[in-house]
Amino acid sequence: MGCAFAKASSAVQDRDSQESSRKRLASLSRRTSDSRVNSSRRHEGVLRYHGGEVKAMRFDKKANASMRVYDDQIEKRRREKSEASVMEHSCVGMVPKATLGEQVAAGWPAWLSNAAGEAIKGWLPRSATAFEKLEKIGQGTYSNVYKARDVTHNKIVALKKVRFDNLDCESVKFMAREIIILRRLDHRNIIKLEGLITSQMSRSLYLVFEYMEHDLTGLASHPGIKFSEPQVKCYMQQLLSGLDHCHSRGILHRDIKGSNLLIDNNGILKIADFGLATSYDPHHSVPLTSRVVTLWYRPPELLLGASHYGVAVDLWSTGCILGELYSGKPILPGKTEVEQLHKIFKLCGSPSEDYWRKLKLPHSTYFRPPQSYRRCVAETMKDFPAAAVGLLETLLSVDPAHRGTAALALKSEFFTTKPLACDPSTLPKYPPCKEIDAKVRDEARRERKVGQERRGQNESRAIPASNSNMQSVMSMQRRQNQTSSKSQSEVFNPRREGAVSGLLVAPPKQPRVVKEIRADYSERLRKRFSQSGPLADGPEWTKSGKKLDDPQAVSTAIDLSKLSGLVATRTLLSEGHQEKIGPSQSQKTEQMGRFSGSVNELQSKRKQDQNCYTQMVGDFPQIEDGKASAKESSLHGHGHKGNKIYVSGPLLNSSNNVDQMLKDHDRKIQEFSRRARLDKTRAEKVHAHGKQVTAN
Ligand SMILES: Nc1ncnc2c1ncn2[C@@H]1O[C@H](COP(=O)(O)OP(=O)(O)OP(=O)(O)O)[C@@H](O)[C@H]1O
Repeated sequence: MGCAFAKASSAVQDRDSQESSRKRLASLSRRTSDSRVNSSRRHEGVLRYHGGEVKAMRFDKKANASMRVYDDQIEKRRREKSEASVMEHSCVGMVPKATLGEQVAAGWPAWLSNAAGEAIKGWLPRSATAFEKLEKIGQGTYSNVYKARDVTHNKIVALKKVRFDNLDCESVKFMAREIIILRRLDHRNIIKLEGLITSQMSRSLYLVFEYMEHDLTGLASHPGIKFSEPQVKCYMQQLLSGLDHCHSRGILHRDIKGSNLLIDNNGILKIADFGLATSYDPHHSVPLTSRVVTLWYRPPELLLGASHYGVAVDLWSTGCILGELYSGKPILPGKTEVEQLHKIFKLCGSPSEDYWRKLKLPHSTYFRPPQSYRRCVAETMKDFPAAAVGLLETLLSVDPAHRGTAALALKSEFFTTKPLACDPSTLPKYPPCKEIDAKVRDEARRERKVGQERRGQNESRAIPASNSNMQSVMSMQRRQNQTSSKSQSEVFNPRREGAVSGLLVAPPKQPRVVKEIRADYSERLRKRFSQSGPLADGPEWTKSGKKLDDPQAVSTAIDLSKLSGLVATRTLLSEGHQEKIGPSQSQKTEQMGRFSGSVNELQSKRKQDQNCYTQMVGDFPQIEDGKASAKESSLHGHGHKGNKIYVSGPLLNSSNNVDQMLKDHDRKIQEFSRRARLDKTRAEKVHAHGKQVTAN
């Protein structure tokens, strides 16, 4: 009743507000001419950028405080006065309660206003004509990033282009969340969103960012660059300061990695890419998806399926970056979720009984290592400075509760003992070397290798010819040729002179089980999330609504797990307002529809698993005395980017009992399939009996 009343009254309010917005818009043109006459009676508001040109925004005090009048005349005067003040004032929240009508009148496309009104509230779109595109500088999963000149303000910016081919509402909402989060943040170590470019006819949206010359991956992977200790501390300090700001504003980044840490020519580091970020309330925990954070930087609790987590996930990733900056390569480069966990446990020790009891993680039954590992962080990183090891010990705590906070990390000995962090302005100025360069370079090197093998010819011919960054790529190539034989450094040793950093190689994109049918935004998002290994980390719920740790559910779950990336993405897409982890009816229905749990499918899956287990166990590095085997070294190259399909499976402790485990696994699958069949027959009988009773 109350609800019905609320709905009715909100409908009336909507109608009222639409009506009033219509009236306001109708009077807009009248007032624009009136304003010239009565300008003395009106209070001039702040300047804002609009449609690629600076326009004045005025508030008609007399009529309505929220009334906006765009006046070209005033715009010209203002533009002459100061462009700086334009930028200063062109921030969010200046126009309260902008309605859809107002937003459309202000130049926003209706589809965007409809789906993401909150994200654009108080902002005016900028016109593409006010920018001069210079070159492509980056490529994300769902975006292309360009360097461009903002003609109006005569400055270089980065434009992140997001395209919505079918204007899928969920996708737009997802992107809106990134914008809303970016607008909530204001810190010198967080990338600043300066505006949005679109037009009423446009199906795409550009996010305008301040331009950053480098990213940590690009710099660290440059063969000629070696970070000093004060420099590492300087970057870490900035990263932690930015994170502290995010966390204090209730934002979790959930994708901290080198390529998302941008660095400008003044040595300022800024956290970028808030595409996976979410808001959270530490005092009122809601379930969040565990399928976030790039694999190598993903904390154990997320690999184990945690849905209640907090700042500790970002702190784990920060620990991985710190270790990487000292060792010169990723410290935990897993290829699948299973292998990732295995690597974590081998380095950080397997969790205590208390951990399993306390965290009650969904996948613990499957991922609990049969053998326990001793923690050996200090031992493995014995060549790092003691204060760095101290901080690493905290940040890489298996128990998230022991990782502390960004604020605490900033007060740690690492930052108070000499050598202290240097001032960013004293850092060297580097030539451009962005992540895209690194990607092109890796690609070129791979092609070169293949070319050499096939033709025994000069490698330079294998370099793609049409890249805008070709010059820097070529110069890097030349340098790398000189050091190529040394480029595979040992893990966990501090970076050696001339060694190539481990930040060089992007974390593995895992097999795409879900076919890419459409190339639209949501599909690309799906790819982004299906990066995680498909098999072991399947959906937490099966078609019967049973949890994965219910043995009876496993037969279905094994198969359902093929979809894990998709399900996670759906979950994430529905996060637009709030994340949901539980078995939503639609998910369950979809799973039921797609998976009949046929034994044939299970068996072929099992065969695939067997191959993969063998592959995986063969690939597991034996880290002894802080060194990895030659096999692991190869993981740091491009082996993982080959065409092999890796699927995850239960954690294995060593290769000699693999056969036995596979047999057990085989037997279990058969057993579960048999039980599932029996259950089904029983259910059918009960159902038939029920029908008979009803008929009687
Ligand atoms: N403000 C900027 N200045 C310079 N380069 C940038 C800027 N923002 C992004 N880039 C470059 O573009 C790349 C992709 O951007 P971003 O990470 O935001 O996109 P994404 O689609 O979210 O990527 P991903 O799939 O890797 O998460 C970055 O790695 C970076 O090299």
